[in-house]
Formats: sequence, structure tokens, C-alpha cells
Amino acid sequence: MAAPATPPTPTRPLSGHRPLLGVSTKMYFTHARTTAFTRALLTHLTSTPRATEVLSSIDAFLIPDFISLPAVLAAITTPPLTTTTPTATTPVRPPITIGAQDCAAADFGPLTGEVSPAVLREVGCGMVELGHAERRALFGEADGDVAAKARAVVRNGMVPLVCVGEKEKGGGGGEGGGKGEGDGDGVRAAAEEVGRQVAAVLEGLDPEAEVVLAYEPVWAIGAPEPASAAHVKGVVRRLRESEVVKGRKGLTRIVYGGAAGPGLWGQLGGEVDGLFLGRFAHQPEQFVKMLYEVPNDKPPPKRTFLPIAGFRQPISGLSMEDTPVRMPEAIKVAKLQMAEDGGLPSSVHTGKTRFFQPVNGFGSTHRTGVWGGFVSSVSAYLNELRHALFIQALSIYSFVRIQLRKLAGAVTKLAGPAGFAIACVALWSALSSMHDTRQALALAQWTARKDFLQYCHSVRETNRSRSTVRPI
Ligand SMILES: O=C(CO)COP(=O)(O)O
Repeated sequence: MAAPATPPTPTRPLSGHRPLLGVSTKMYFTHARTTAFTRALLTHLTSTPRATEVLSSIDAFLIPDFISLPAVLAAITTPPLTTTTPTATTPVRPPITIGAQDCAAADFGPLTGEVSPAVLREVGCGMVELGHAERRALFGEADGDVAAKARAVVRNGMVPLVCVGEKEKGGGGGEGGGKGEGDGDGVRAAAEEVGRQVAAVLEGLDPEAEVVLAYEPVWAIGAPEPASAAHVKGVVRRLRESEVVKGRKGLTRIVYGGAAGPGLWGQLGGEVDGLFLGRFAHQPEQFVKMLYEVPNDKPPPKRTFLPIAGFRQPISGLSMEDTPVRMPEAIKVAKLQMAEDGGLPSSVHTGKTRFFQPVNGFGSTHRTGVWGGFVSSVSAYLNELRHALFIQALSIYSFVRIQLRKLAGAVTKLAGPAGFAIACVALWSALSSMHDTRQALALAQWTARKDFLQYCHSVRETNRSRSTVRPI
């Protein structure tokens, strides 16, 4: 039997108690877009000031599709990253752990179409995502399957990222429910459902193995908004306190996923160990932005126009840094169309407005030779630019719409108190003028009485003077 191939440099292993922040590209990207995304991410991560410091305090991970795994691994390991001091250049581990989206429960065998966990490890994966809601719903994966796969992942020296989450919003008690502190029926029901999924996996697993649990309420995946912070905190707290989690010796971190985006980390107030991102981190800048949120810091504004050969990402001048990433209707529709068509949709209908992408891309099929490579690069570059502009248009539209909605909401909220205040002022002036009117009436009566008395007095004086006149 041939000697086993020497495993390539594995991506940074997950370990320690660092917060986790990772993204899955699911099946949204083309292969070209996945590698471009990875290169852009690495460029951001290695060139942003304080990136090394930030990364050393976080476990960042990226989970691409299976086909793109070798290219992503190659992108982050070649050329090897180095740190340079005046005296030496030292190779450093790529700052991201690369994971797979699923695997088989067995290492090898007659399992056509499956992906072996042993092979995933062999090519350099550090983690494997298991039991995602989409796999449970679309491919009928049950807790037992997830448990068997988790054992296979651990057996092969990787970390299982086990996805769990309640199916229905509310569980009879509304999201969060109770006093808004995550103690209501909704939280209780969700924690029970999720607890059962977690127990099914952890009970059969080596208690010392490291595990990451991704709490992803099924109803929040693909939604415009994540679950409320109170709900997430309530469920995660209960999960953490459950015997099956508390009783483990191995590191067990719990992350949240489901429409997670910028700003959420701050709201979850240290209750979760990290975030598992989807759509809202599918732009490298957004992912980097969220990495900086974890240590509660902001990346300095960055402007890069990277060379075509490095990464075709000429959108930094139009940075999405400050635009909201929740593009409710547009993204929802885009997501559906992307799932159907592969790649970005040719148009997105947002309810009222339709955004069209320029039709017919720039023919970025792979060409060989120096000239062919150049043409290929240019056309891929133009396609990236086209997509980037399209996304920018969507986000600007969405930003303006959200601001207008907020303004309308604020005006509506203000209208009630403002009307009340105007009525009070009007009533006050009416009441005070009534008082003035009464005073004026009393004054007028008093003046009339005084005039009458003066008149009477003058008549009496006249009569008296007449009666005292003597005849001559
Ligand atoms: O399923 C998810 C991560 O696994 C979350 O997806 P979205 O953030 O796109 O809702």
C-alpha cells in the first residue's frame, strides 16, 4: 500500500477560547468568485492596520463549497504568509481556518458522491459544518446522521461545527416572550427543541473533543433580520446551562447564525462565543468589518485598488463600509434568484423598483497563454466590477429606502405628542384669555358704576347750586 501523502500545512486549528467569526458561502458563489473572495479577504486581513492583533484574538473561519476547497486552501497557503523583522522572515500560519460544508460518516468505502472526512483533513481542513438546517430540510438529515458525522470529524482530528435550531418562530410563546429578557415560552420551547438536537450529537461524542455549536433558528436563516438579541441570549444561556453541555470537558463554544450582520455582535453582549455568517458577509469588506467589531474596534477607512493579478476588487472607492447590509426585500429576492441561477441575478425586484444588471457579462471563460490569460483577467475584472456596481446600486437604494422609512416612522411617532402639545398650547391661551375677559368685564362694570355715581353726584351738585341762587 502506498504511504499516505504528507498532509499539507493545515489551516490554523481552532483552539483556545477566542471568539469565533466565520462565513459559509453555501452554494451562492461561482468557483472564480470564491477564490477572489478568499484573496480579497486575505489582502484585507494582512494589510489592514492592527489586523494581526485583531486576528490573534479571533478564530476566523471560511467554509466554501467542496469544489473550491483546494483552491481556497492554496490561496491561503501559497505564497506562504510571512512576518518580516529586520533580521528574519518567518512563515506564519494562515490566519483563517478552512472548513467544509458537510462530510460522510465513514472515512472510506463504497459511498459514491460522498466526501470523506479523512480527505478533508488530508487537504488541510480544520473544521466541518454538520447538520445545517438546509441539509436537514432538503436532504433529510436526522440527529443520528449528524451525530455519526460529528464522530467521524473528531476521529479525523477536526472540529465539528454542529448546526442546531428550532423550526418555528415562537413555539407558542412568541419570540423571546416573557419580560423581553429571553425567559418566555418562545425561548423555553426553542431551548428544549435545540437541547434535544444537541444532546443527540454530544452524547455519543468524546467528552474531551472540541465542538462548536451553531445556534441557528431555522426561521432566521435567509430572513431579512436575525432573531432578537433577547431570544438568542435566552436560548444560548439555557443551552450552556444544560447538563449535556456543562458536563463536557472539551471546549464547547456556541455561536449564533441566521441573518447575522454588522452590529449584532455588540447586541449579543458576550452571551455567544461568536457568529456564523451567511449572506451579510459575502462581501469581503463586510466580513472584515465584523471581525473588527468583535474586539469592539473599527477598521480605519481603507482605499485599495488592487492589481488585477492580485484580486479584482476595484470597489473600495465605493466602499460599502457605511451602507446597511440588511437589504430586506432586494437581498431576499436576489438570494432566491441566485440559488436558482447561480451567480448574481440579472435583475432584482424590490417590491416597487426593479434593478437590472448589465446583460451579457464580459465572457470570462478561462483562456490560456499570456495573451489569453490577460484577456481572461480583464474580462473577469470587468465582471467583478459589474457585479460590484450592481450590489452598490442595491445597497444605496436600500440605504435610502431604509432612511426614508425611518424618517416616516419618526414623523408618525412625533405626530401624536406634537398634536397633543399644540392642543395644550391652544387650550392654555384660550383659558388665559377667558380669565382676561372676566377681568375686563369686571373693570368695565366698575368703570360704568363709577361713571354713573359721578354723574349722579354732578346732578346733585347742580341742583344744590340752583336752589341757593337768590333773586335780584
Ligand atoms: O445559514 C447560515 C449560516 O450557516 C446563515 O445564513 P444567512 O446569514 O444568509 O441567513
